[in-house]
Amino acid sequence: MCTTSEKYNPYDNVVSTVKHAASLLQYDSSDYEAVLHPERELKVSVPVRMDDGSVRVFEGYRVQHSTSRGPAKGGIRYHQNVNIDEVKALAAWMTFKCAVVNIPYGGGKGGIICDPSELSEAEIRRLTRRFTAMIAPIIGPEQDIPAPDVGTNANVMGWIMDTYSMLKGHCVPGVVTGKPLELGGALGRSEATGRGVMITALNILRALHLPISGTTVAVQGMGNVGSVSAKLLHMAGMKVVGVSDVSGGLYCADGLDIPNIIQYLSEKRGNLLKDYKKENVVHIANEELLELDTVLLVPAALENQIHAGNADKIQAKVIVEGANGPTSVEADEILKKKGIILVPDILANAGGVIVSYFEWVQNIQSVNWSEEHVNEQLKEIMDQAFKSVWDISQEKGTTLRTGAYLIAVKRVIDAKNLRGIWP
Ligand SMILES: NC(=O)C1=CN([C@@H]2O[C@H](COP(=O)(O)OP(=O)(O)OC[C@H]3O[C@@H](n4cnc5c(N)ncnc54)[C@H](O)[C@@H]3O)[C@@H](O)[C@H]2O)C=CC1
Ligand SMILES: O=C(O)CCC(=O)C(=O)O
Repeated sequence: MCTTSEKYNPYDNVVSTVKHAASLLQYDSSDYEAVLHPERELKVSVPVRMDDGSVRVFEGYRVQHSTSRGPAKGGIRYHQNVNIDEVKALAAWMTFKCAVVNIPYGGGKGGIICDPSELSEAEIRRLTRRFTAMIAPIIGPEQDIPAPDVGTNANVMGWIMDTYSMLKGHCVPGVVTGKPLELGGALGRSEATGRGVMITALNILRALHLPISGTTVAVQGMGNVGSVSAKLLHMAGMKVVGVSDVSGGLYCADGLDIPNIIQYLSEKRGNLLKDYKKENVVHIANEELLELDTVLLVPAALENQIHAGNADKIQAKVIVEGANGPTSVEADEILKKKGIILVPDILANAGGVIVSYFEWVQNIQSVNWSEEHVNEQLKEIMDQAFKSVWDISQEKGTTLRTGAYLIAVKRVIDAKNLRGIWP
């Protein structure tokens, strides 16, 4: 992760953004103080029998930031840099994401400190099952519903569903979303976050009267969110000139062959862009990718990638945040001064949780939606949320991030206060 200072704390980012919106909304601090603190934080030590017979203990977390508007909802991350402040921030971003797109959830997030690329599939399966058993007392279809995030996928969600169901003694598909289709996963969920990024990119380009066809794009991160974003932006007629993953970036001025790159990455677990070879494709460093002279930049990797140390070098005219928290508060200010338009994470990457909501609705009602229906409903919610954020930002003269938080913070604070503090 790029950091400019030892002190970067993503949860401080959330607190300062929420306080700013709450003060613009003229709430008193007593109205919003509770929203600045996660409702519940669970830390677990997860013992796992490794393939060589040894036992390793992994640290894991599940944080429920808010359940004022509904059950907690949010992904589970497997990454070596997971820490409690990151999970708290990710959980809080979920609260405001669900609020800005107006789906009936609060926010939660989980994580395990581990490097999944160093674990075998069997070790990941044992880690997941034990972790699930340890967080089982606080999750459930009506309490807290996990989903995929960095380093986890549909298979991991399937193991969570199975472990939880075994503990309950019956099948509970609604405990987790992003499952394999065979286990009650929703058609369209695996592409939903990237599809939402594409819908948002088209919306912002149209709002700014910028063309779509041939528009240059750079995408940071080629995992679930980045690769689907790159694919759908490419299919929409844009020219994706740069992509990157943890190993480095690729650049081609005439546009990269995105389907070929995705095919290469999916051929074998562990394939990385640094080993990709094709005529006219140059290898670049991750920092260079972010600084490419493109119309659109989609950071879709991790937090704090655009920070006070590099924000001034960003040349893109528009940023659509596919990742959670890729831009620091300091960087936001610098980008604003440079006139760069940024569509914030809580709006731009909400496609995933929206289709997770559809998955949960299908699971608890035992019905199946077609992919076409899922995609239509997703577009309707994304378009409506974009319009609300665009309109309020225009009306109040704020950035789109502040506009999104004006809507989301009001919904969360009002729900919390309507429920009241008991006793
Ligand atoms: N999976 C989902 O449905 C959702 C994910 N997100 C967010 O999107 C971001 C990406 O998540 P996923 O795609 O699911 O994760 P993933 O694990 O599928 O992919 C992560 C990608 O980022 C790359 N990466 C890591 N460090 C990098 C660096 N320093 N520079 C360039 N690339 C780097 C990895 O190589 C990989 O290609 C995260 O911030 C996540 O919280 C947000 C909404 C939903
Ligand atoms: O699908 C979900 O429930 C949450 C996905 C997620 O973790 C996110 O939006 O950051």
